[in-house]
Amino acid sequence: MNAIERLPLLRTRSLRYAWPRGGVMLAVNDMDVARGETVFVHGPSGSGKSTLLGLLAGVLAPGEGDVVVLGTSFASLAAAGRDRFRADHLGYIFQQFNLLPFLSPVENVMLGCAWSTERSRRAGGHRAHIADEARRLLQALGLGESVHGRARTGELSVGQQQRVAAARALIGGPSLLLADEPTSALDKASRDAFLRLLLAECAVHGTGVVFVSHDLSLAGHFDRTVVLDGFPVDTLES
Ligand SMILES: Nc1ncnc2c1ncn2[C@@H]1O[C@H](COP(=O)(O)OP(=O)(O)OP(=O)(O)O)[C@@H](O)[C@H]1O
Repeated sequence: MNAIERLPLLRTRSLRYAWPRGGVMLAVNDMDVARGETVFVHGPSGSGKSTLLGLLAGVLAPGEGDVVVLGTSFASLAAAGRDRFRADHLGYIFQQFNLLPFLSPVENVMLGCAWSTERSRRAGGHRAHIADEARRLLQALGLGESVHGRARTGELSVGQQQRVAAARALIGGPSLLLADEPTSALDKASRDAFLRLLLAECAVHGTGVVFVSHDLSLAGHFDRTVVLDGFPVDTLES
């Protein structure tokens, strides 16, 4: 085991965040996630789940506290360093997927390693090998071969696009996957089936997961549940 493999995956300490003009402040309890651990974060709509993921990804900078991923403190990095670190080590599934609708599913998945040579190397190095890995991931996540090269991802169903978004987040084996309610548009049976495939793929690479959702019925799929209670905390009323 090398030095980076021994480090805890994620640590947060005393996180506080206030949206400009928002009038609310997020106060997040200290949170540790071990390598390969899968954590379900539950909270109602508006409780700050997406905001928390933005902080964990280093996209939002906390007003107080810090996020440390694999021993690297986001506060210690300049913006360009945070971008590079995120590209190398984090996968993110957005609530609305954020796919490029005019590209094929395989091309969308390959974009997951476009900004990281380390990620590209782990996905196979050469473009043809990365495309093979993109197809393997799509298949593993339940998207049939017949649509892999289909010209426009925008023509796929919501459930199919969700699989493309998950494959894009997982290509190149990131250490940490952050997922923002990617299953909210699906019926329960499809949701459970998709989660089983997603978590099985994460287990293959030892990818740790923080998955946020308002749907508590998903909690059983994960190692542990964290409840976002007690925030947002109103700060404007004094
Ligand atoms: N860009 C923004 N500017 C100002 N306030 C924001 C912004 N984004 C979110 N907020 C506020 O932060 C709070 C938490 O929002 P957030 O989207 O993190 O919640 P959520 O739990 O992910 O909600 P949902 O389940 O509906 O997606 C809300 O009060 C929201 O209005």
